[in-house]
Amino acid sequence: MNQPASRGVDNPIRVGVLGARGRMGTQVCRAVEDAPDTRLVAAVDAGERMADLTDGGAEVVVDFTHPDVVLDNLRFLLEHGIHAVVGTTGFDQAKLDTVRGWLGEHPELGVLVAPNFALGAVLAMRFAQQAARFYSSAEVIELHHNRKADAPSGTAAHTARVIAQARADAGLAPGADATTSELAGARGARVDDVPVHSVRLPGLVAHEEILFGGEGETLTIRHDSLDRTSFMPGVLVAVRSIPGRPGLTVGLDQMLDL
Ligand SMILES: NC(=O)C1=CN([C@@H]2O[C@H](COP(=O)(O)OP(=O)(O)OC[C@H]3O[C@@H](n4cnc5c(N)ncnc54)[C@H](OP(=O)(O)O)[C@@H]3O)[C@@H](O)[C@H]2O)C=CC1
Ligand SMILES: O=C(O)C1=N[C@H](C(=O)O)C[C@H](O)C1
Repeated sequence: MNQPASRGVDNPIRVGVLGARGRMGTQVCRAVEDAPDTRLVAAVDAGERMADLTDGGAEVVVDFTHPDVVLDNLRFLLEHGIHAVVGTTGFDQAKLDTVRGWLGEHPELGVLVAPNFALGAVLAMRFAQQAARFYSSAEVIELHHNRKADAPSGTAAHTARVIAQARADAGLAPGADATTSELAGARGARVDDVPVHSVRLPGLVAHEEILFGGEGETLTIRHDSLDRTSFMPGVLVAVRSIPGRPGLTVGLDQMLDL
């Protein structure tokens, strides 16, 4: 019986990158080129030939583009039999359901949508999920560079949803506060009833604080990405894992032994 060829230096995974000239895409191209078991076969940015991905024989494509274009990119990849690792933000439940629907027509393919590839950010979300059932009051503050297109960050939105779900599973109602008068936005945006506050400043990269409050105490979980290299080990884990994970995976935590 034919065994699938094992992947490694002699048989590297052929990887394409979408958003290849962007802040993340340039780092991903470098990481893929530097890893012994992956080979960069196409690097495509806005307005460039998507056909380079198929011409280069990409098996896995990594997408760090823009929330407005990522679904079109994904449809192209699935129609061309390519697995996808997606870091681009903007995925709500409706978009995830759309991807699930497309995958129904391509059951052999895998798509990972990960709000954050940094190990510490993944752990922070997991810790927040664990803490949520003990505290009815929680708020998220995310801080990013001022070139970021979206607010709140995908990570903060995902964190808020995870907290709300864990709280609901534990039968905890969201904590109330006494605010009756408010300048619009002063209490942040609500994601599933969790206030989320966004800071944008030059000099920052990607940072998140999750604050819980209880009787006479607070708990703060903080993660800082100080450099975009922090995302690369997670991206490579995903590139290596996704060909063996058909269907939709949400969150890098699903691929780690946490
Ligand atoms: N999951 C994670 O761990 C992380 C996720 N992100 C997310 O990744 C995304 C990109 O971030 P970042 O790299 O900082 O953004 P950048 O703006 O630096 O890069 C995006 C790149 O994608 C290009 N692009 C736009 N449309 C297309 C398209 N249709 N096909 C191919 N390329 C396209 C852009 O070109 P042009 O500028 O000409 O439009 C740009 O070069 C964001 O959603 C961000 O939130 C970022 C960091 C980590
Ligand atoms: O745009 C960024 O920079 C980042 N985007 C992701 C997000 O919105 O959560 C991940 C990380 O925070 C960096």
